[in-house]
Amino acid sequence: MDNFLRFSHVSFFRNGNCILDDISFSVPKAESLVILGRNGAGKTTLINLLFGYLWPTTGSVFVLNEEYGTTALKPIQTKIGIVQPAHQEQLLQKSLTVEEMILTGFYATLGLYNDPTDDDRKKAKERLSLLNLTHKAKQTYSTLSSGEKSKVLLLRALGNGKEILILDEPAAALDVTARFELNESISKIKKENPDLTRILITHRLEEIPKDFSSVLLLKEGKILSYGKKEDVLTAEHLSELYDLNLDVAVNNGQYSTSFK
Ligand SMILES: Nc1ncnc2c1ncn2[C@@H]1O[C@H](COP(=O)(O)OP(=O)(O)OP(=O)(O)O)[C@@H](O)[C@H]1O
Repeated sequence: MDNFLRFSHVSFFRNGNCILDDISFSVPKAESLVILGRNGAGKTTLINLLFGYLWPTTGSVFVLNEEYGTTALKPIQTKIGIVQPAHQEQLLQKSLTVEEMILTGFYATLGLYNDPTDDDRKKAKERLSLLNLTHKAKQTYSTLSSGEKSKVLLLRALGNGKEILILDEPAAALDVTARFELNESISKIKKENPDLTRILITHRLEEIPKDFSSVLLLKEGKILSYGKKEDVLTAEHLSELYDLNLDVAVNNGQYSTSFK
């Protein structure tokens, strides 16, 4: 059994309500997975379990070949990066420069409390060059456009040697151009880090980058479907997921939905 990232019969209850119900799935190393589900389906809860922020009521969670509950959490958590613009926008220290924001990813902190080494500063600059943001290094993060911010959050999430990257609605506030650019950036980062395992949570089918190959549909705390993108993203499955009569189109590897 592949324990790189595995949920085994995980259920999670809160206040007597079943929020996740007997969830079992396994994501191999270097896979790129999309999680789709309506508001309240349990996506955030699932991610919190993956991070070890929440504990399953029953079942087991394996991350990086370790089972939560039998090993120290911190060494695993430091290998997982997350982009969560809606949440991070409130938490991060916005007076930091772009370069400093990247450095907070190296130290896994919200603000910059360490005195960065010259080596770390050099690495942060290299990171920025990956997405052509070198010229923004000294600009204050809060003055960036939303599209630029999302790219900086992406680079920040990569930290220093992350193995799993979680993208939680990374493009929610972006216009079409910025969304396209962010998708390109997400793919570029994967090309530079082929072993990186990516998990994308999105509400828009149109936002799924072409190089994501598997999809998990979550409905009311249960897995509705999980497997290869082309097998899961069917009109039948998506109509059931959203309780609507939907059509699915695929154009050059890009998926979209419309009402029947
Ligand atoms: N601490 C809690 N106490 C009670 N109910 C909770 C708690 N946390 C989450 N829930 C409930 O669990 C369900 C799943 O919530 P969750 O945030 O995981 O959904 P989601 O799929 O991420 O939704 P969204 O797409 O809106 O972010 C919701 O009905 C929510 O109200």
